[in-house]
Amino acid sequence: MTTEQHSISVLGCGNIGLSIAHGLVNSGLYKSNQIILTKRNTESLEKSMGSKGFQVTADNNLAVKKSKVVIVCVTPAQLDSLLESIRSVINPKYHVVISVVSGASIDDISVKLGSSGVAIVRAMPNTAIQYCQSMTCLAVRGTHHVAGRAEIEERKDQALAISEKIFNVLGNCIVLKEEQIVPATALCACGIAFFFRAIRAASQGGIEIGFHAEDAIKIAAQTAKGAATLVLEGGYHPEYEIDKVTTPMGCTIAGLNQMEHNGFSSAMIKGIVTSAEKAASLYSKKQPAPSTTTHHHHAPQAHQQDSASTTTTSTTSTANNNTESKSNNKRRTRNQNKSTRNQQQQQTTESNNTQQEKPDSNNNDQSHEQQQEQAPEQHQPSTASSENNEQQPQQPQQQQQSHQNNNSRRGKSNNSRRSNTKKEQEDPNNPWKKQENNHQHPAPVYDVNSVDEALAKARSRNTHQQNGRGNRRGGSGDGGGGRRHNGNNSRGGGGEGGRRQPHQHQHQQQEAN
Ligand SMILES: NC(=O)C1=CN([C@@H]2O[C@H](COP(=O)(O)OP(=O)(O)OC[C@H]3O[C@@H](n4cnc5c(N)ncnc54)[C@H](O)[C@@H]3O)[C@@H](O)[C@H]2O)C=CC1
Ligand SMILES: O=C(O)[C@@H]1CCC=N1
Repeated sequence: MTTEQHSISVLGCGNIGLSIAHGLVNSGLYKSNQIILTKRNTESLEKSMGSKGFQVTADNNLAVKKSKVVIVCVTPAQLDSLLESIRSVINPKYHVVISVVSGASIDDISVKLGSSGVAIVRAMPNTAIQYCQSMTCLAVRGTHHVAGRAEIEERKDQALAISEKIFNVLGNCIVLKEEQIVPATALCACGIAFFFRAIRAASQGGIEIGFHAEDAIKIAAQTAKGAATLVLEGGYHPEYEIDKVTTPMGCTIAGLNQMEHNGFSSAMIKGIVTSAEKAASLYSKKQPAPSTTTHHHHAPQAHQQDSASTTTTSTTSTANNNTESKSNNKRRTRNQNKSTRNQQQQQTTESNNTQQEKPDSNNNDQSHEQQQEQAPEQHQPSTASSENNEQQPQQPQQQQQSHQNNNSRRGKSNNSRRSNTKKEQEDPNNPWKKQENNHQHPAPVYDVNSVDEALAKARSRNTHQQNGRGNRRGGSGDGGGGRRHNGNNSRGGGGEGGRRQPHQHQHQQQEAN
């Protein structure tokens, strides 16, 4: 099992599958003709991706037979039937199966594939993978893994090595124990949505204080990118960086404290914990195509309200889920006291959000599928996750529009966002389309034969980041938001002072792996 030239297949080309497919090409790691994409109804996929050289088929077996690496990107509810359909063509001695499916364990997948000898890697990326900016968490073994035959263990190691090569080129990746993949789902895969929401909220504030919407978004997004860069390249805890911004008696601390009074940190923590609880139960509960109007993708408020029952039932599902849910419960209890005082104000905010974000009556898996696969043309103007992504694969300017369309379809938009979307559709000169393309990746300069070259390039990017970490110093002061932590005990909510310590740097972990 090596990384010599091979084809790779993406089974289930919805949102994340397409993002991965684009990322594989944008990174230069694969050429489009080495990538096989599947979907049950391939009409739209053929038009959009087939025309760019991707191999498109509805035949998962054919895709698996032609590939070495198989990335499974269907929803938890769709997983069993997919695995059952490909089990006869999976060759344990050859294939590497990478699953991004939330909540489905390596054991679950092995059982459905009918073999414990298949090298299965769980990966949890986020949609920034399209521009090779994903944080991807990988796991090949759990804490209680009992080593099998040497041959199988070797296959697992090789599969992990191949996965690391791929996902390091598609952003940054770390290897975790399998139990941490569910929490990683919340922090990393869902997490990108939380930061989108933070950017949107910042831009809404910006509009209220006088910026045009497009300027507000640009300012908010670049500011968020700057904050992330300081944390990643500088290697300091965010609170240390906050101290540098908060001039005594100044306007930053006034704003930060106001946000904390309104439960900013508490809301983020509670959202992440709730997402982790939900992620733990997604496969074991396999919610097939709910017919209600509430759906976790589209109704954050309903999702939060669901969390209590999710917690209760998830603790009875599987051993892994048990552990994860219990630990989530502990964390939640720890945070509960601190968050109580913010709850009332937070509920008011949530209630306002709900009013803004009434779920679309079509927002459920079944109708999503029907929209995608049965009548895609009906949804062109305001869609869509998959179709629009397919149509605008490597053109971030247009893709930004597709995200807006996506938001619009999923009912995530607030009023100002909706009006932008409408404006975009109607106005060919809309400012969103004119935005500078900061994400353009160079044309592929190496193919899969040169995977190490691609990896070296990614590493050099990381090294550059690490080199920027000099000049560390501690700090102290009274920040308005969040308790300082030592890297192991991340808690938020309060406004306590204390000496800041540099957090454990992402790349240090990576080196250790
Ligand atoms: N959307 C995201 O950002 C992330 C999603 N995930 C996980 O990835 C999986 C997919 O999520 P999304 O892309 O959001 O869902 P999606 O619904 O957009 O995509 C699933 C796709 O699989 C296709 N499909 C279903 N059954 C199939 C079959 N038998 N053969 C071929 N194609 C089939 C569907 O037509 C659809 O296009 C989920 O398990 C989710 O938990 C993980 C990380 C991030
Ligand atoms: O929302 C979801 O269930 C999927 C998993 C992580 C991101 N999206």
